[in-house]
Amino acid sequence: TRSTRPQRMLKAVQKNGTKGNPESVISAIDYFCKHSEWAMNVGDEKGSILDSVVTEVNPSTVLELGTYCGYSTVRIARLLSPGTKLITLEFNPVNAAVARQIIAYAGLQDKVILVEGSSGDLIPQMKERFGIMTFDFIFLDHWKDRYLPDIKLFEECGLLRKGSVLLADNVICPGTPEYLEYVRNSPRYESKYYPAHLEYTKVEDGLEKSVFLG
Ligand SMILES: Cc1cc(-c2n[nH]c(CCNC(=O)c3cc(-c4ccc(F)cc4)cc(O)c3O)n2)ccn1
Ligand SMILES: [Mg+2]
Repeated sequence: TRSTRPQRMLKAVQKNGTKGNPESVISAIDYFCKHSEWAMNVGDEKGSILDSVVTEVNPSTVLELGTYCGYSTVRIARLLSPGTKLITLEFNPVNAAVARQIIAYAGLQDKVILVEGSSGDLIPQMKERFGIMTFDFIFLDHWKDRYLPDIKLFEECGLLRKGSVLLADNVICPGTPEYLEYVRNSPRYESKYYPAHLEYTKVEDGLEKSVFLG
């Protein structure tokens, strides 16, 4: 059967990237998306904002919702301190298989735990399966209608601590209005909006950073 877009992206990474070099993998994916086929990676503009927040937080425990092809996984993992691992959840097994190969090509496989499944099922398993107490940093980049139920799930499961940072992609496009309303009006979060654009386009989008106040 015809290849998928993520599989074609992987081929582009293997052709244009340098094995073991995360920066070259990031550049190869951005080039593919700008010159061959658009794909829903966080992209270079929002990716730079992601980089700055990860660097500022310097997290010891990290969760990413929505691996897709592993672009943001590579962006985050390349910035983590030695010995720190990130857990990333992907719903689609075909995409997860591509992401594993892209993450490995970047040489970051030892810093990443990729789990296939849905956030609603997996979030309540974090403590028992991965020995997590709380997350220092969470990147929300999965199904947009799951952002709100999942932040409530984080609270209910005791996975947030005073100072936990949640960074959400696509809060304008495709949009997460209920999530935005919640974090911006809840006294338990301090939120800040970072304006940008939908990856590889001129369409307005942005990231919302929310700090849990306990
Ligand atoms: C429930 C659950 C789900 C997951 C899960 N795994 N993988 C994902 C990917 C989700 N991402 C997106 O849908 C997405 C879409 C666009 C977009 C598309 C089309 C347009 F026209 C404009 C914008 C842009 C983006 O930046 C996105 O991130 N979710 C993992 C675990 N549990
Ligand atoms: Mg996104």
